Amino acid sequence: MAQRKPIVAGNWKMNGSIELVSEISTAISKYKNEQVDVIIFPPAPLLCKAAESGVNVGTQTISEFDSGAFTGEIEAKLAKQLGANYTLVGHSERRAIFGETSEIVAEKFAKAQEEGLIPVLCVGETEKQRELGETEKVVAEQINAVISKLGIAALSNSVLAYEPVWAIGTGKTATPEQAQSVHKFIRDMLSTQSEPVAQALQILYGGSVNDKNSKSLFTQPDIDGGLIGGASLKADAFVSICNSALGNV
Ligand SMILES: O=C(CO)COP(=O)(O)O
Repeated sequence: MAQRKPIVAGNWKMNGSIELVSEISTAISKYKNEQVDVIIFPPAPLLCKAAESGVNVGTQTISEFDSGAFTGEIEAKLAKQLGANYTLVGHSERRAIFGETSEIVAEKFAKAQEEGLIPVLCVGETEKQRELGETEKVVAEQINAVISKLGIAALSNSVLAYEPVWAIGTGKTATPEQAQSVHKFIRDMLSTQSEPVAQALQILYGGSVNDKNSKSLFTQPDIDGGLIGGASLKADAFVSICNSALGNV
């Protein structure tokens, strides 16, 4: 099996403060040369501050457009200049609250890569879709929107995050077996198009990951780390999650 470096990423959503940037950046500075990539996705107004404090940063979304009359939007090129290395695209909150379709998400994915940002493509089913047995169909559609626009090779310079919507912010984590089954489905699906791309792709799990359940999730063969919401706002819990990706806990 391919060796994939684990990633632990903190999506702060619309939370955090200048003080939290200092606290978290100090807490995670020790991972610089470790076998885990730790990334913070702070709200856009804190991007500069976080980049200056030396952490690996990304934006939570970017515009699919170049600069222009798009009030409130985040330009990929500018985010890159300010120190971002990554951007989330297609987070379920963006899809559900801000009406981002899979086609728009694919455009954002393309724009990110064009400007040198690594897109972290978020996919996942709602509770209703899971009940209807549509999990794999939904996840495949969300991923295929990117592949049909850009080709399978585009995924070789990206990260995927499987985040079941019903597990986000609910405390209802997918079991390691449930998560592994979807991650394996994704990898198998991609390997029919390119085995090297499928084997190299880091697939993160997100949805109520905390310092108690992270280890059992991260030790699954197709789970390459996590995208953490609430627990990434607490330095102790986040450090402990990073350690579990290293196998230190
Ligand atoms: O949406 C998430 C990360 O992008 C997950 O959020 P929680 O960890 O708070 O469930």
